[in-house]
Amino acid sequence: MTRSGRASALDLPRTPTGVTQVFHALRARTPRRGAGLPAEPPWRSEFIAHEAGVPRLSLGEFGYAPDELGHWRGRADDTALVGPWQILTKEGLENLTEVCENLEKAARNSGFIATRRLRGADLLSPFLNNMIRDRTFLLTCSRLVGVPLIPHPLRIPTAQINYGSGQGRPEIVRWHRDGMDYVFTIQLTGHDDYEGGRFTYFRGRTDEFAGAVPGDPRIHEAPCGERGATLFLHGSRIFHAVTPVTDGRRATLVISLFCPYFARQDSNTFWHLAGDDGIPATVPSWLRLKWPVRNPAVDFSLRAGCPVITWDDIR
Ligand SMILES: O=C(O)CCC(=O)C(=O)O
Ligand SMILES: [Fe+2]
Repeated sequence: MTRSGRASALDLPRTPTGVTQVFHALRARTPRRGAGLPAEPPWRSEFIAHEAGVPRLSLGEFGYAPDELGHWRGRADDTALVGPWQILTKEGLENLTEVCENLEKAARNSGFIATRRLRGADLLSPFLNNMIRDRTFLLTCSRLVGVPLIPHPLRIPTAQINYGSGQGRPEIVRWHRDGMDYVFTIQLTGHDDYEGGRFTYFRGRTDEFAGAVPGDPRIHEAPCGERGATLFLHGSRIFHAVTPVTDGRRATLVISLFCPYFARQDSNTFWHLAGDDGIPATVPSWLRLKWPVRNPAVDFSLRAGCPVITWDDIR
């Protein structure tokens, strides 16, 4: 209090020093801000292209029965695959490509799913952060899939960039299904830039994949050869892979969104995540996902740091 008795800014607590400061330092994790990353162009909502007539396959067409789908008050979570379509304008794609090229030096080698990738790319990049939290972007994705979608509250797997190049040992994306349910892959390069690197998926249930044979008619290539081609997959229910890049460079941005209304059906497991990110980083993410909510749309938008998207918004 000042002598006049009024509260003053000086009454605010001070940053701790001495032993308490050391204690804080021990608890803090290394910030994932890549030092020396070049400045970025700004994100703009006008970079989102208007979509029309985008092809769609349902989970029924992959062999899933209606009672296996998520339901919310008469609405079914039944979209398996959407696209490919161009989610960004030409200018938007040019800016996104520049941003993702600059982030390549922050990528790490990983033997888990993709050979070389950057996880948590939106935690490094203001452009990506603003893009995936843009209301127009989220509404576009939500309407195409038919459920309200926001960035995943787990945060670290939300925006990931995969880099593949054909020098030496070919870099690959193994056959896998994602821990995530709603996954959008944007091609930052095209078939003109590399050999191989074909996005391939199994048009069947995940429990049928073990029975797939070479030349199986259920193995399909998604026509994602154009730069900017965007593909939605219900990633946890569809096996997919990328054939080895044998020449040139390939890069993709993989965005994992989340439906607040189907949070209980979220397919991630603690140990799948901890395998990628370690236990200390996984615990807070896990709490953001599992801590009970009263209003799913509002509470999860706070946890994911994004605008609220409801069923009414996607009518
Ligand atoms: O790079 C791609 O095209 C797809 C990668 C993928 O499926 C993944 O990262 O989960
Ligand atoms: Fe995947």
